[in-house]
Amino acid sequence: MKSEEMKSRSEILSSTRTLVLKVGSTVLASPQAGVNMRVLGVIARQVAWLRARGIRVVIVSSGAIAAGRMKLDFGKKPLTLAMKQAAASVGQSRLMWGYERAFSPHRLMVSQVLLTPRDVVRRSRFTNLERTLETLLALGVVPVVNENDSVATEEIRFGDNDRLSALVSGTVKADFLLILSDVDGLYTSDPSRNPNAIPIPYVEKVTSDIESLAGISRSGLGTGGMASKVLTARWANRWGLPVGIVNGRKGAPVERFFEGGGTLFFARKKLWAAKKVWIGFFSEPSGTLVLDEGAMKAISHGKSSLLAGGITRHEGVFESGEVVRLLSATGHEIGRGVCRMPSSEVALWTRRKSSGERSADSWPLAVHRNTMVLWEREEE
Ligand SMILES: Nc1ncnc2c1ncn2[C@@H]1O[C@H](COP(=O)(O)OP(=O)(O)O)[C@@H](O)[C@H]1O
Ligand SMILES: N[C@@H](CCC(=O)OP(=O)(O)O)C(=O)O
Repeated sequence: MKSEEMKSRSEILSSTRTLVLKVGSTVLASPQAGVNMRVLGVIARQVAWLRARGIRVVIVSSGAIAAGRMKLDFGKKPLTLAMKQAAASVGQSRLMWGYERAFSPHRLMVSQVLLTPRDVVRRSRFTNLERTLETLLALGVVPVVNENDSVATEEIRFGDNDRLSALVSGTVKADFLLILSDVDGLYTSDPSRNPNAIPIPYVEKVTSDIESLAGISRSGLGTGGMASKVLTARWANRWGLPVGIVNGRKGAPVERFFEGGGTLFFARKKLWAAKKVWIGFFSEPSGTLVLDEGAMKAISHGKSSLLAGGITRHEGVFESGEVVRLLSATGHEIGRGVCRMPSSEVALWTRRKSSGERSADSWPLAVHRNTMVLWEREEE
């Protein structure tokens, strides 16, 4: 590895205040006990190592379904949704039992946080989650987050914990996300199928070429495979969060990563504020605003907010304070933002605009600069 690539790892370690550690099912699964206590013991030691450096840690842990499947003797057969939910319910308590036992010798208190997508798409629920996690961290607790699989359905779920770990990182303003898997980072192709696959220690930018290296293949227990980890890294890098992947079953994985193991997906830009991350990546837009040329120029070149006079039309029904997509005249999404007025009022102003009537007063504010995310601009 080049020396500047190594330097970025030590800089990340010395500047990180909050780290999210994502632990995959493949890392924790044990055919006999449901949860591998040796591995959990190593994870507890690694968290204690980080905490001794003043780094706050949030864990996003998979493994509930795999542990429940083993405890209930379900074997490897495909499960119905209800059986998966039942397995998750049994496995989640097994998982937390394991975390309690492994962390208590280090005098570290753990807590359980189970989430569904409904807990994050609305701003009020997202800030509620932000407050809970912040309070737990301030109390010195190590929160252990998982998807609430026993109520999650195929339609309403995060899908995989790689995506969830990025969301949690955005919520707690983490400076680094480290993903523990059963493989030592990204390879030129799936190492479980190709013995000649070469490890890639450093990714400066996730391009489509990088994405194509990670096939859809995954281990028998994991959900998203390497593809969902690379996608997570691409997202997270866009808001300034660097991401690492390292094998969680070998040695002391966190220390090994900072000594040069696994893959680092570097992020050059400054970390966004949690609110911007939520607007850009986790909110569910309730409508769209189509902008004219002048408005596009004003918001993308300067520090201007969007005024109602720059909107040619809107779609959807929304209240004031909801997130909307900002589209160019050709329908290209240029960004997202919180609209300060309901759709009924937007309609009023766009009618005035199209009738050529110029407002005697200045046009009112539609989307404030501070609650707006612009893609091209942010990608620079
Ligand atoms: N290019 C690649 N580099 C590394 N691993 C890959 C690649 N393509 C596919 N994989 C697979 O991704 C798996 C890890 O993802 P997954 O099974 O979802 O684990 P986890 O439980 O850690 O989320 C590896 O075991 C490996 O077989
Ligand atoms: N929430 C699920 C895991 C989902 C998941 O993404 O698994 P993995 O790919 O192993 O991180 C569980 O606890 O079983």
